[in-house]
Amino acid sequence: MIEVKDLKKTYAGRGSDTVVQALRGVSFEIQNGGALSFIGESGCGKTTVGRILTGLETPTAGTILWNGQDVYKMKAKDKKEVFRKVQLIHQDPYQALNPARTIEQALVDPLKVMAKKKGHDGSWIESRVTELLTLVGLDPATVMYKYPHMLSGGQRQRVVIARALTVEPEVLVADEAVSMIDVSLRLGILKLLRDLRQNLNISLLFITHDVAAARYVGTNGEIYVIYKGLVAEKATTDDIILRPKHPYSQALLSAVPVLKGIEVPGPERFIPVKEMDQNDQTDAGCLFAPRCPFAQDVCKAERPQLTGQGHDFACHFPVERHVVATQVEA
Ligand SMILES: Nc1ncnc2c1ncn2[C@@H]1O[C@H](COP(=O)(O)OP(=O)(O)OP(=O)(O)O)[C@@H](O)[C@H]1O
Repeated sequence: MIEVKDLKKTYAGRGSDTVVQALRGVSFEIQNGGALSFIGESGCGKTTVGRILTGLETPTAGTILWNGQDVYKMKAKDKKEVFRKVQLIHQDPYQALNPARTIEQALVDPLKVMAKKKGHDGSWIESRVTELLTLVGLDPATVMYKYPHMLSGGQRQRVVIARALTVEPEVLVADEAVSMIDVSLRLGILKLLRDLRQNLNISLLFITHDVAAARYVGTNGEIYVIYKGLVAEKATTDDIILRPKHPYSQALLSAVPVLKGIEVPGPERFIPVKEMDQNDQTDAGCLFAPRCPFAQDVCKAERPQLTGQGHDFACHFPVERHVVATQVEA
C-alpha cells in the first residue's frame, strides 16, 4: 500500500525569480489492487504525481510511505526496489521502445536482470516472454521478432505494458496511456489495464483528462479531480461521475459526451466556466474562483479546505448539479 502525504513540487519558472507550483499539497492512498484516477486539465500537476511516484522526480516536500515505511528515509538499495515496483506507462509507446530492438529483445533485457535475481535460467526467460506477450493479448509467434514500427499503436502499447510487467510491479502508473492511440484501439488497452488490476492484483494510478476512460478502468476505485496542484474533489468513481459537487468537476463532466449511452443530459448539464487564463497568478483563496460562475467574495479571500466523509470537496458552496444527469435503466 502507498500513502502519499502533502506532496508539494515547485519548479523554476521561466523568469529568473518565478516558480511554478506544480503540486501544492496532495495526499492520497493506493490500496493493493486498487484504482485511483487523477483527472484535470493540462498543467494541473497530474504527470508530476506520476513522475514522483516512479522515482523520476523528487518532491519539494511531503512523504511517501510504502507499506508504512518512509521511502525517502530508506537506504538507496531499498528505495530503488520500491520504485521498481511502481512502473510508468507513457502516453507515447513508440518513444518508449527502442526502434532498433525486436519485441523479444525489449522484454529479454529486463527479464535477464529478474532471472539473475531469482536464480532462473535462460529457459525461464524464454517462457516468460511468451507468457507476458500472451497476457497482454498479443500472439507471441506473430510479434516476437518484429520491430516496433511494424506494429500498430495499440500493439506497441501492449508491448510497453508487457515490458513493465517483466519486473513484476505492484503498481502501474498509466499517464494518458491511450491518448496517442487510434480511437478504435483505445478500449482494448483500457480493458487490458482493468484486467491486469483484477487478475494480477496490480494497483493502478490512472492519469487522464478523459473522464469516461477513468470511469471505465476505475470500477470500484476513486477519482481525484486536480486543479492547479490541489485536490478539488475526491470520491468513489461513481460519486464523482454521478454526483459531482465542485463546480470544476461539474465543468469537466459537462465537457464529456453523454456517457456510454446509459445517461441522459440533465437540466444543468453545462456549467459556464471561463476559459483558463494562462497568465492568471491567483494564489489566494480558491484557485478556481476566477473561472467559477458561482464564486462569491469569500471564495476570493479564503482557500476552501478539502473536507468530507469520503466524498470530499474543497469548495465554499458545494452543490450537487445534474451535470451528467440522472441514470436511466440500462
Ligand atoms: N521540468 C519542469 N520545469 C518547469 N516546469 C514544469 C516542469 N514539469 C512540469 N512543469 C510545470 O508544472 C505544472 C504541472 O505540470 P504537469 O506536467 O504535472 O501537468 P499535467 O496535468 O500532467 O499536464 P499535461 O496533461 O499537459 O501533461 C505545469 O505548469 C508545467 O508547466
